[in-house]
Amino acid sequence: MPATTPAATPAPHWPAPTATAPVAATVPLPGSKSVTNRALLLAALADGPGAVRQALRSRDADLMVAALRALGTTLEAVSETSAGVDWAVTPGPIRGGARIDAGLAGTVMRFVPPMAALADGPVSFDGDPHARKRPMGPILDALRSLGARIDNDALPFTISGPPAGGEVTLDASGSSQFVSGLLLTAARYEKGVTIRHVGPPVPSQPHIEMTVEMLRAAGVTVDDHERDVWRVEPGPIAARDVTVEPDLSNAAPFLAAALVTGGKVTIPCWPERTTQPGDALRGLLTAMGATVTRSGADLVVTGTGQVTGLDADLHEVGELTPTIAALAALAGTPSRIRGVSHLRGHETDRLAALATEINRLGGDAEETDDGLLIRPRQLHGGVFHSYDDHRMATAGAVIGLAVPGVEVENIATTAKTLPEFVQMWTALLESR
Ligand SMILES: O=C(O)C1=C[C@@H](OP(=O)(O)O)[C@@H](O)[C@H](O)C1
Ligand SMILES: C=C(OP(=O)(O)O)C(=O)O
Repeated sequence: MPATTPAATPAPHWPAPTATAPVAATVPLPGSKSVTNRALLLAALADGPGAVRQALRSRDADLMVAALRALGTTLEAVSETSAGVDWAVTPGPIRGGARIDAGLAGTVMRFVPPMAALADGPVSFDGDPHARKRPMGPILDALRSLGARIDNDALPFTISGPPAGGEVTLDASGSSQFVSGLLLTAARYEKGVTIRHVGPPVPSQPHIEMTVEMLRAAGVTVDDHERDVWRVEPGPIAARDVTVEPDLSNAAPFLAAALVTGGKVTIPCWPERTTQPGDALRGLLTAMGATVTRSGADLVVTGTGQVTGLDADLHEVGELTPTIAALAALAGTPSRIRGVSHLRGHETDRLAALATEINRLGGDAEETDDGLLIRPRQLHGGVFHSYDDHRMATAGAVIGLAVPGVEVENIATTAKTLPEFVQMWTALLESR
């Protein structure tokens, strides 16, 4: 008789806590997903052993670690604290035969294939059911024209090489990660790589700048003087000892709590200068009614409890959209969010998801071609679906601060970039 598997019991929805008083908290944040996954990949491609310190420990980072190990890199966790993991990384010959799980991580599905194409045999990739729907065509076509062989245009696929490199034209309007993914490995291709973007503007430029800066810091020659063209010279990627900055995008829901509750939230170690798009929160939250100051290395955000709507182009900082939309749903004046049509290819179609979930709670959100219109309307409790999207889940938590009875479905999905979210949020609500 075949064994029967009991039906999995879905986890109960998470009752989002409503704030009964202004929050007053200092919230140290774990490392940036974007910096962690770039630093690990560059360390795996480097010319000797290196270190990545205060790296994020989360589902996306774990998937990157597993992918690099499968390709022959040795990663040893030297220490692990609440500030993150210190990894000792020893590159090895890039091994074929691996099967790589990208989960729902854009940084794994777009950054690892260019490295895997250098393996001594074919490498297969797959991911979560929704990952198969995330756009991959432009980067896979680019890898083909650089000399790789790939048997599909989206996940799942198998890639083999090695690509010689050279010049490639692609449309990266769907995701900056197509450019970053190619740039990160390009120096290891015999001819290097020249990428030319043709099409509507590339989103998330700060993330491309993050890639270019990290490559230059590793001694790679990158010419980006011409708009939409990047040239990476072939050569070694220097082994380094890198410390990861706190994840400023993950600061968003915590800082939003200061606005919504009329409280004060302090984030320690906010970098003076950074390529992280989360730095734009300083201006965005100010526009929505916050007072934002620096105190030494801290960023301090205070709110009045009144949220003002805003008209903002979030093209460069799309990953902040769910939090900004949640704030807009609680604002006293209308908001218009523009420039983010590419969010339809994120963890879920974020524009549809945000409009649906805000309206489900009685709100007034309308999807436009490239964003959202959100008008003030009294919200009520109900289930806020997260669509396996960590930032949808935290957007539900932000709305729950002001609206009693909000229940977030699958809060555990926050583990994609912030596994401690529930504990941190609970501590925030207990702070006074
Ligand atoms: O390179 C990166 O680390 C990222 C780039 C951006 O992707 P898109 O350009 O696809 O928006 C961003 O939204 C994502 O969260 C992280
Ligand atoms: C778009 C995001 O993630 P990914 O790296 O999977 O694209 C995000 O974290 O908001």
